[in-house]
Amino acid sequence: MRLKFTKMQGAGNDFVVLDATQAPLDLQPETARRLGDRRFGVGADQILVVERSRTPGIDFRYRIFNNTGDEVEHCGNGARCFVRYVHEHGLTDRASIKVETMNRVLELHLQPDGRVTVDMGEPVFDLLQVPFDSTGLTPRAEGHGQLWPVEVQGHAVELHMVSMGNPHAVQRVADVDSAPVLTQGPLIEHHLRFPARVNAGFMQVVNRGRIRLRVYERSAGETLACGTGACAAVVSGILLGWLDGRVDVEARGGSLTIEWAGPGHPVLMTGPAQTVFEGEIEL
Ligand SMILES: N[C@H](CCC[C@H](N)C(=O)O)C(=O)O
Repeated sequence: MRLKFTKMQGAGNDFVVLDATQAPLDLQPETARRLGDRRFGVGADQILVVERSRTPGIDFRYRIFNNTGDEVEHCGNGARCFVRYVHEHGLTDRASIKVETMNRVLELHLQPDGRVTVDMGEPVFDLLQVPFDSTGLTPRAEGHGQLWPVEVQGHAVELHMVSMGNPHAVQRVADVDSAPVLTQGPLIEHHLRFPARVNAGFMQVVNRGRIRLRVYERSAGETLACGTGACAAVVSGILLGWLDGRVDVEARGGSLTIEWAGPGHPVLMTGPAQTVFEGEIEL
């Protein structure tokens, strides 16, 4: 079977985008893995499927698969690429569109300068899927947030738990370049506290308006940028009293701007989205 695809990237987080607006596409995990494979396929962190929405008032449906084949709830960098995709492929002429994911509705806005702003919805804080009381560990309050001590590699790592639709565990580090992202990241991702696993964020606070961030993503491993991870890190930093309401996030693959006015408000993300090439693959 020959499959047309578009290769895209947002701050270095890369995607294979498939158009399922003309005919349904039942993407199987094995096909998602093949498309995401950097040697035997196209290569991408995630695979995005574009569908028309059947919900009145919603323009599109947006399905997200990690390159390991698991379908997930949200992808921030992918959302920016999504709106560029539907414009470049003539699927809409509206600068602002509504898109539904597995568990959220997003509003995406293509700016005149080509950058994309996404209303990512509100953060959710009920992420603790396993009660901590089983080990007697209790959270430490800081600002308006709670830091949860999780034992990793024999010592307690303080995590702030945030869901942007997908789960994030964020910790503050002194220097992201020397942070144990590749060793500690998978241990946090698979920690028994997180039966659905989790994206592990490592945040260095440069000042109240700027952070550096690395994310060891659930399934995909460390990516060059993570949009929902940037949102989760900024929300955590604001709640814990370390950041102001508008933060530039420096990821290894590029920079995002995240704004949040506090509980009850959505998180707004602005950043780049580019098409790299169009292609066809024989599956
Ligand atoms: N690995 C994530 C999905 C992709 C998120 C990331 N690429 C983004 O830009 O938000 C998860 O399993 O929840």
